Amino acid sequence: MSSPVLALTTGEPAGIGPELLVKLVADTVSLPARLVAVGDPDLLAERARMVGVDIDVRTLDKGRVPESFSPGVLPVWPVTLRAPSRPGCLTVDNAAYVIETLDVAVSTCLHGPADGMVTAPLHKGIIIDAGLSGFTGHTEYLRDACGVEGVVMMLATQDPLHARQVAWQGTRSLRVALATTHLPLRDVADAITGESLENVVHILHTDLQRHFGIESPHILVCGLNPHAGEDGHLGREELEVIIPALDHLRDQGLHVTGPLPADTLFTPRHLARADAVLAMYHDQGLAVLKYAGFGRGANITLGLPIIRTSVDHGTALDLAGTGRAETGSLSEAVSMACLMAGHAFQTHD
Ligand SMILES: NC(=O)c1ccc[n+]([C@@H]2O[C@H](COP(=O)([O-])OP(=O)(O)OC[C@H]3O[C@@H](n4cnc5c(N)ncnc54)[C@H](O)[C@@H]3O)[C@@H](O)[C@H]2O)c1
Ligand SMILES: N[C@H](C(=O)O)[C@H](O)COP(=O)(O)O
Repeated sequence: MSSPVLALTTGEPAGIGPELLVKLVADTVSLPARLVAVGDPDLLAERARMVGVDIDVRTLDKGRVPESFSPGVLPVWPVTLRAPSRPGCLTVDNAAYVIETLDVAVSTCLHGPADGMVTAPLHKGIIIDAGLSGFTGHTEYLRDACGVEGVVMMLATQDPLHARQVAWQGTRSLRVALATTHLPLRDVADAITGESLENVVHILHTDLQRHFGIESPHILVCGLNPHAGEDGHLGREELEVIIPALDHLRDQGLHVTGPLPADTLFTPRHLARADAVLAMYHDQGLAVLKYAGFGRGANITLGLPIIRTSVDHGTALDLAGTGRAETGSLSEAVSMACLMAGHAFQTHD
Protein backbone atom coordinates (compact mmCIF):
# COMPACT_ATOMS: atom_id res chain seq x y z
CA MET A 1 0.00 0.00 0.00
CA SER A 2 1.53 3.35 -1.01
CA SER A 3 1.46 6.19 1.51
CA PRO A 4 -1.61 8.44 1.39
CA VAL A 5 -1.51 11.76 -0.43
CA LEU A 6 -2.72 14.64 1.75
CA ALA A 7 -3.67 18.09 0.44
CA LEU A 8 -2.65 20.80 2.94
CA THR A 9 -4.41 24.13 2.51
CA THR A 10 -2.54 27.26 3.62
CA GLY A 11 -5.59 28.85 5.29
CA GLU A 12 -5.68 32.61 5.80
CA PRO A 13 -2.51 33.97 4.16
CA ALA A 14 -2.08 36.70 6.79
CA GLY A 15 -2.20 34.12 9.59
CA ILE A 16 0.23 31.47 10.79
CA GLY A 17 -0.93 28.77 8.33
CA PRO A 18 1.69 29.31 5.59
CA GLU A 19 4.64 29.33 8.00
CA LEU A 20 3.33 26.27 9.86
CA LEU A 21 3.21 24.30 6.61
CA VAL A 22 6.81 25.11 5.69
CA LYS A 23 8.04 24.56 9.26
CA LEU A 24 6.36 21.17 9.49
CA VAL A 25 7.87 19.91 6.27
CA ALA A 26 11.30 21.35 7.06
CA ASP A 27 11.33 19.79 10.56
CA THR A 28 9.93 16.37 9.67
CA VAL A 29 12.38 13.60 8.86
CA SER A 30 9.92 10.97 7.70
CA LEU A 31 6.16 10.75 7.33
CA PRO A 32 3.69 7.98 6.46
CA ALA A 33 2.13 10.36 3.91
CA ARG A 34 2.92 12.44 0.87
CA LEU A 35 2.05 16.07 1.61
CA VAL A 36 1.12 18.54 -1.09
CA ALA A 37 0.37 22.14 -0.13
CA VAL A 38 -2.56 23.89 -1.80
CA GLY A 39 -1.80 27.58 -2.01
CA ASP A 40 0.42 30.26 -3.44
CA PRO A 41 4.01 28.99 -3.94
CA ASP A 42 5.45 32.51 -3.70
CA LEU A 43 3.61 33.10 -0.41
CA LEU A 44 5.02 29.86 1.03
CA ALA A 45 8.56 30.64 -0.13
CA GLU A 46 8.35 34.20 1.22
CA ARG A 47 7.06 33.10 4.66
CA ALA A 48 9.76 30.42 4.81
CA ARG A 49 12.43 33.09 4.26
CA MET A 50 10.75 35.39 6.79
CA VAL A 51 10.81 32.81 9.60
CA GLY A 52 14.21 31.38 8.68
CA VAL A 53 13.08 28.02 7.31
CA ASP A 54 15.21 26.39 4.63
CA ILE A 55 12.82 24.71 2.21
CA ASP A 56 12.46 23.97 -1.47
CA VAL A 57 8.94 24.94 -2.62
CA ARG A 58 8.13 23.10 -5.88
CA THR A 59 5.08 23.83 -8.01
CA LEU A 60 3.33 20.74 -9.37
CA ASP A 61 0.69 20.33 -12.07
CA LYS A 62 -2.67 19.81 -10.35
CA GLY A 63 -3.01 16.11 -11.17
CA ARG A 64 0.57 15.17 -10.26
CA VAL A 65 1.68 13.63 -6.99
CA PRO A 66 5.19 13.27 -5.62
CA GLU A 67 6.68 9.75 -5.55
CA SER A 68 7.40 9.99 -1.84
CA PHE A 69 7.70 12.46 1.01
CA SER A 70 11.06 14.24 0.92
CA PRO A 71 12.11 16.21 4.00
CA GLY A 72 12.79 19.82 3.11
CA VAL A 73 10.78 19.71 -0.12
CA LEU A 74 7.25 21.10 -0.24
CA PRO A 75 5.32 20.28 -3.41
CA VAL A 76 2.46 22.71 -4.14
CA TRP A 77 -0.71 22.59 -6.17
CA PRO A 78 -0.80 26.28 -6.98
CA VAL A 79 -3.56 28.75 -6.18
CA THR A 80 -2.70 32.41 -6.72
CA LEU A 81 -3.18 35.08 -4.06
CA ARG A 82 -5.59 37.78 -5.19
CA ALA A 83 -3.66 40.55 -3.40
CA PRO A 84 -0.31 40.86 -1.59
CA SER A 85 -0.48 39.48 1.94
CA ARG A 86 1.36 40.77 4.98
CA PRO A 87 1.48 38.75 8.21
CA GLY A 88 -1.16 39.92 10.67
CA CYS A 89 -2.96 42.14 8.14
CA LEU A 90 -6.28 40.75 6.95
CA THR A 91 -7.75 41.85 3.64
CA VAL A 92 -11.10 40.90 2.13
CA ASP A 93 -9.32 40.69 -1.23
CA ASN A 94 -7.84 37.28 -0.36
CA ALA A 95 -11.08 35.65 0.84
CA ALA A 96 -11.59 34.21 -2.67
CA TYR A 97 -8.06 32.76 -2.50
CA VAL A 98 -8.84 30.96 0.77
CA ILE A 99 -12.07 29.56 -0.65
CA GLU A 100 -10.33 28.44 -3.85
CA THR A 101 -7.75 26.47 -1.84
CA LEU A 102 -10.63 24.62 -0.17
CA ASP A 103 -12.34 23.95 -3.51
CA VAL A 104 -9.11 22.60 -5.02
CA ALA A 105 -8.44 20.37 -2.01
CA VAL A 106 -12.02 19.03 -1.99
CA SER A 107 -11.85 18.32 -5.70
CA THR A 108 -8.55 16.43 -5.35
CA CYS A 109 -10.14 14.35 -2.57
CA LEU A 110 -13.39 13.63 -4.39
CA HIS A 111 -11.85 12.96 -7.81
CA GLY A 112 -8.24 12.10 -6.95
CA PRO A 113 -5.35 12.07 -6.49
CA ALA A 114 -5.59 13.09 -2.79
CA ASP A 115 -6.63 10.66 -0.04
CA GLY A 116 -7.51 13.41 2.42
CA MET A 117 -7.19 17.09 3.22
CA VAL A 118 -5.67 18.90 6.19
CA THR A 119 -6.57 22.53 6.65
CA ALA A 120 -4.55 25.33 8.23
CA PRO A 121 -6.71 27.95 9.96
CA LEU A 122 -8.80 30.48 8.10
CA HIS A 123 -10.37 33.65 9.45
CA LYS A 124 -14.16 33.35 9.38
CA GLY A 125 -14.79 37.07 9.92
CA ILE A 126 -12.82 38.29 6.91
CA ILE A 127 -14.54 35.77 4.64
CA ILE A 128 -17.94 36.98 5.84
CA ASP A 129 -16.80 40.60 5.42
CA ALA A 130 -15.81 39.75 1.86
CA GLY A 131 -19.43 38.91 1.09
CA LEU A 132 -19.94 35.24 1.96
CA SER A 133 -22.55 36.11 4.56
CA GLY A 134 -23.53 32.51 5.27
CA PHE A 135 -19.96 31.34 5.89
CA THR A 136 -19.39 29.98 9.40
CA GLY A 137 -16.33 27.74 9.03
CA HIS A 138 -14.67 24.88 7.16
CA THR A 139 -17.04 22.31 8.67
CA GLU A 140 -20.21 23.75 7.22
CA TYR A 141 -18.51 24.80 3.95
CA LEU A 142 -17.19 21.28 3.36
CA ARG A 143 -20.61 19.78 4.14
CA ASP A 144 -22.09 21.86 1.31
CA ALA A 145 -19.12 21.35 -1.03
CA CYS A 146 -19.41 17.58 -0.62
CA GLY A 147 -23.20 17.65 -0.93
CA VAL A 148 -24.04 15.90 2.34
CA GLU A 149 -26.86 16.79 4.74
CA GLY A 150 -25.11 16.57 8.05
CA VAL A 151 -21.59 16.61 9.43
CA VAL A 152 -20.18 16.58 12.95
CA MET A 153 -17.23 18.50 14.33
CA MET A 154 -15.04 16.44 16.61
CA LEU A 155 -11.76 17.46 18.22
CA ALA A 156 -9.38 14.89 19.64
CA THR A 157 -6.21 15.12 21.63
CA GLN A 158 -3.78 12.38 22.58
CA ASP A 159 -2.41 12.25 26.09
CA PRO A 160 -4.82 14.79 27.58
CA LEU A 161 -4.12 16.34 30.96
CA HIS A 162 -6.50 14.16 32.98
CA ALA A 163 -5.24 10.89 31.43
CA ARG A 164 -2.21 11.12 33.66
CA GLN A 165 -4.42 10.91 36.75
CA VAL A 166 -6.13 7.58 36.07
CA ALA A 167 -5.41 4.18 34.69
CA TRP A 168 -7.15 4.30 31.31
CA GLN A 169 -8.93 1.41 29.75
CA GLY A 170 -7.45 1.32 26.26
CA THR A 171 -6.83 4.59 24.46
CA ARG A 172 -5.67 7.74 26.19
CA SER A 173 -7.38 10.00 23.64
CA LEU A 174 -9.98 12.55 24.58
CA ARG A 175 -12.54 13.00 21.80
CA VAL A 176 -15.15 15.72 21.99
CA ALA A 177 -17.88 16.09 19.36
CA LEU A 178 -20.40 18.92 19.14
CA ALA A 179 -24.17 18.81 18.73
CA THR A 180 -24.09 22.38 17.38
CA THR A 181 -21.11 24.19 15.87
CA HIS A 182 -20.68 27.86 15.01
CA LEU A 183 -23.88 29.32 16.41
CA PRO A 184 -24.52 32.31 18.65
CA LEU A 185 -25.26 31.00 22.16
CA ARG A 186 -28.71 32.59 21.97
CA ASP A 187 -29.66 30.20 19.13
CA VAL A 188 -28.26 26.99 20.57
CA ALA A 189 -31.25 25.64 22.51
CA ASP A 190 -33.60 26.05 19.55
CA ALA A 191 -31.14 24.30 17.22
CA ILE A 192 -31.11 21.13 19.33
CA THR A 193 -34.05 18.97 18.31
CA GLY A 194 -34.61 15.25 18.79
CA GLU A 195 -33.98 14.74 15.09
CA SER A 196 -30.78 16.81 14.96
CA LEU A 197 -29.42 15.08 18.04
CA GLU A 198 -30.14 11.61 16.69
CA ASN A 199 -28.50 12.49 13.37
CA VAL A 200 -25.38 13.78 15.13
CA VAL A 201 -25.08 10.66 17.31
CA HIS A 202 -25.53 8.37 14.30
CA ILE A 203 -22.75 10.17 12.38
CA LEU A 204 -20.48 10.09 15.43
CA HIS A 205 -21.17 6.40 16.08
CA THR A 206 -20.63 5.42 12.42
CA ASP A 207 -17.40 7.37 11.99
CA LEU A 208 -15.92 6.15 15.29
CA GLN A 209 -16.39 2.68 13.82
CA ARG A 210 -15.32 3.58 10.26
CA HIS A 211 -12.30 5.77 10.95
CA PHE A 212 -11.18 4.75 14.43
CA GLY A 213 -11.91 1.04 14.40
CA ILE A 214 -14.08 1.19 17.56
CA GLU A 215 -16.58 -1.63 17.23
CA SER A 216 -19.20 -0.48 19.72
CA PRO A 217 -18.50 3.12 20.64
CA HIS A 218 -19.60 4.37 24.05
CA ILE A 219 -20.72 7.98 23.79
CA LEU A 220 -21.26 10.20 26.84
CA VAL A 221 -23.76 12.98 26.23
CA CYS A 222 -23.74 16.30 28.07
CA GLY A 223 -26.87 18.04 29.27
CA LEU A 224 -27.54 21.53 27.98
CA ASN A 225 -28.51 23.23 31.22
CA PRO A 226 -26.75 23.44 34.60
CA HIS A 227 -26.93 20.06 36.38
CA ALA A 228 -28.57 18.61 33.26
CA GLY A 229 -31.67 20.64 33.97
CA GLU A 230 -32.15 19.60 37.65
CA ASP A 231 -35.26 17.52 36.79
CA GLY A 232 -36.76 20.36 34.78
CA HIS A 233 -36.24 23.10 37.40
CA LEU A 234 -33.26 24.63 35.53
CA GLY A 235 -34.43 24.11 31.96
CA ARG A 236 -36.66 21.59 30.23
CA GLU A 237 -34.55 20.62 27.15
CA GLU A 238 -33.21 17.51 28.88
CA LEU A 239 -36.71 16.19 29.71
CA GLU A 240 -38.39 17.21 26.47
CA VAL A 241 -35.64 16.71 23.85
CA ILE A 242 -32.43 15.05 24.99
CA ILE A 243 -33.71 12.15 27.13
CA PRO A 244 -36.32 10.99 24.57
CA ALA A 245 -33.70 11.17 21.78
CA LEU A 246 -31.17 9.15 23.80
CA ASP A 247 -33.86 6.58 24.75
CA HIS A 248 -34.65 6.20 21.05
CA LEU A 249 -30.98 5.75 20.19
CA ARG A 250 -30.60 3.11 22.92
CA ASP A 251 -33.65 1.30 21.50
CA GLN A 252 -31.67 1.16 18.22
CA GLY A 253 -28.77 -0.50 20.02
CA LEU A 254 -26.42 2.48 20.36
CA HIS A 255 -24.34 2.73 23.52
CA VAL A 256 -25.10 6.24 24.77
CA THR A 257 -25.05 7.49 28.35
CA GLY A 258 -26.61 10.74 29.50
CA PRO A 259 -27.54 13.44 29.64
CA LEU A 260 -24.88 13.94 32.30
CA PRO A 261 -24.17 17.28 33.98
CA ALA A 262 -21.46 18.80 31.79
CA ASP A 263 -19.49 20.23 34.72
CA THR A 264 -18.68 16.79 36.13
CA LEU A 265 -18.82 14.70 32.97
CA PHE A 266 -15.29 15.79 32.04
CA THR A 267 -13.72 14.04 35.02
CA PRO A 268 -11.47 10.98 34.85
CA ARG A 269 -14.04 8.58 36.35
CA HIS A 270 -16.49 9.20 33.50
CA LEU A 271 -13.96 9.73 30.72
CA ALA A 272 -12.15 6.48 31.42
CA ARG A 273 -15.14 4.53 30.13
CA ALA A 274 -15.95 6.69 27.10
CA ASP A 275 -14.86 6.65 23.47
CA ALA A 276 -16.22 10.16 22.86
CA VAL A 277 -18.14 12.93 24.54
CA LEU A 278 -20.96 14.77 22.80
CA ALA A 279 -21.17 18.37 24.00
CA MET A 280 -24.24 20.45 23.24
CA TYR A 281 -22.39 23.53 22.03
CA HIS A 282 -18.99 24.82 20.93
CA ASP A 283 -17.48 26.20 24.14
CA GLN A 284 -19.06 23.58 26.43
CA GLY A 285 -16.88 20.96 24.76
CA LEU A 286 -13.96 22.79 23.21
CA ALA A 287 -12.96 24.80 26.29
CA VAL A 288 -12.32 21.49 28.04
CA LEU A 289 -10.59 19.87 25.07
CA LYS A 290 -8.30 22.85 24.56
CA TYR A 291 -7.53 23.10 28.28
CA ALA A 292 -6.54 19.44 28.23
CA GLY A 293 -4.45 19.55 25.07
CA PHE A 294 -4.29 22.88 23.17
CA GLY A 295 -1.60 22.67 20.51
CA ARG A 296 -1.71 18.87 20.52
CA GLY A 297 -5.22 18.34 19.19
CA ALA A 298 -6.81 17.77 15.82
CA ASN A 299 -10.17 18.81 14.46
CA ILE A 300 -11.94 16.16 12.40
CA THR A 301 -15.04 16.57 10.27
CA LEU A 302 -17.15 13.43 10.56
CA GLY A 303 -19.85 12.50 8.06
CA LEU A 304 -18.01 13.63 4.92
CA PRO A 305 -17.29 11.31 2.00
CA ILE A 306 -13.67 12.49 2.28
CA ILE A 307 -11.09 12.65 5.07
CA ARG A 308 -10.65 16.13 6.52
CA THR A 309 -8.68 17.13 9.57
CA SER A 310 -7.47 20.48 10.83
CA VAL A 311 -5.56 22.21 13.58
CA ASP A 312 -7.06 22.94 17.01
CA HIS A 313 -6.15 26.63 16.87
CA GLY A 314 -6.91 29.72 14.83
CA THR A 315 -5.03 32.17 12.64
CA ALA A 316 -3.07 33.66 15.58
CA LEU A 317 -2.56 36.97 13.77
CA ASP A 318 -0.49 38.12 16.77
CA LEU A 319 2.17 35.49 15.96
CA ALA A 320 2.08 35.51 12.16
CA GLY A 321 5.48 36.11 10.60
CA THR A 322 7.35 35.78 13.91
CA GLY A 323 8.28 32.10 13.57
CA ARG A 324 7.02 31.52 17.13
CA ALA A 325 3.85 29.60 16.18
CA GLU A 326 4.07 25.93 17.10
CA THR A 327 3.45 23.09 14.66
CA GLY A 328 2.25 20.53 17.23
CA SER A 329 -1.39 20.63 16.24
CA LEU A 330 -0.70 20.64 12.48
CA SER A 331 1.50 17.61 13.01
CA GLU A 332 -1.34 15.95 14.98
CA ALA A 333 -3.83 16.81 12.21
CA VAL A 334 -1.55 15.19 9.62
CA SER A 335 -1.08 12.08 11.80
CA MET A 336 -4.83 11.84 12.35
CA ALA A 337 -5.51 12.05 8.60
CA CYS A 338 -2.91 9.31 8.01
CA LEU A 339 -4.57 7.12 10.64
CA MET A 340 -7.98 7.70 9.09
CA ALA A 341 -6.65 7.02 5.59
CA GLY A 342 -5.11 3.78 6.86
CA HIS A 343 -8.43 2.64 8.22
CA ALA A 344 -10.18 3.69 5.02
CA PHE A 345 -7.71 1.65 2.97
CA GLN A 346 -8.26 -1.38 5.21
CA THR A 347 -12.01 -1.09 4.73
CA HIS A 348 -11.59 -1.07 0.96
CA ASP A 349 -9.16 -4.03 0.85
N1 LIG B 1 -9.31 25.49 11.94
C1 LIG B 1 -9.61 26.79 11.77
O1 LIG B 1 -9.74 27.27 10.66
C2 LIG B 1 -9.79 27.67 12.99
C3 LIG B 1 -9.75 27.17 14.30
C4 LIG B 1 -9.93 28.02 15.37
C5 LIG B 1 -10.14 29.39 15.14
N2 LIG B 1 -10.17 29.83 13.86
C6 LIG B 1 -10.31 31.27 13.56
O2 LIG B 1 -9.09 31.92 13.87
C7 LIG B 1 -9.34 33.29 14.18
C8 LIG B 1 -8.64 33.66 15.47
O3 LIG B 1 -9.23 32.90 16.53
P1 LIG B 1 -8.86 33.01 18.06
O4 LIG B 1 -8.13 34.30 18.29
O5 LIG B 1 -10.08 32.72 18.81
O6 LIG B 1 -7.89 31.79 18.35
P2 LIG B 1 -6.35 31.51 17.99
O7 LIG B 1 -6.18 30.04 18.17
O8 LIG B 1 -5.98 32.08 16.68
O9 LIG B 1 -5.52 32.27 19.12
C9 LIG B 1 -5.70 32.02 20.50
C10 LIG B 1 -4.36 32.15 21.23
O10 LIG B 1 -3.56 31.00 20.97
C11 LIG B 1 -2.30 31.38 20.40
N3 LIG B 1 -1.97 30.39 19.37
C12 LIG B 1 -2.80 29.96 18.39
N4 LIG B 1 -2.16 29.07 17.60
C13 LIG B 1 -0.93 28.92 18.10
C14 LIG B 1 0.22 28.14 17.72
N5 LIG B 1 0.19 27.31 16.66
N6 LIG B 1 1.35 28.24 18.45
C15 LIG B 1 1.40 29.06 19.53
N7 LIG B 1 0.35 29.83 19.94
C16 LIG B 1 -0.79 29.76 19.23
C17 LIG B 1 -2.53 32.76 19.82
O11 LIG B 1 -1.32 33.49 19.71
C18 LIG B 1 -3.54 33.35 20.80
O12 LIG B 1 -2.85 33.85 21.91
C19 LIG B 1 -10.87 33.43 14.23
O13 LIG B 1 -11.31 33.95 12.99
C20 LIG B 1 -11.35 32.00 14.38
O14 LIG B 1 -12.65 31.80 13.87
C21 LIG B 1 -9.98 29.02 12.79
N1 LIG C 1 -14.41 25.34 16.11
C1 LIG C 1 -13.08 25.16 15.69
C2 LIG C 1 -12.13 25.38 16.83
O1 LIG C 1 -12.48 26.07 17.76
O2 LIG C 1 -11.01 24.89 16.77
C3 LIG C 1 -12.73 26.15 14.62
O3 LIG C 1 -13.51 27.29 14.70
C4 LIG C 1 -12.58 25.60 13.27
O4 LIG C 1 -13.77 25.19 12.75
P1 LIG C 1 -13.80 24.76 11.21
O5 LIG C 1 -12.96 23.56 11.12
O6 LIG C 1 -15.23 24.50 10.95
O7 LIG C 1 -13.29 25.89 10.41
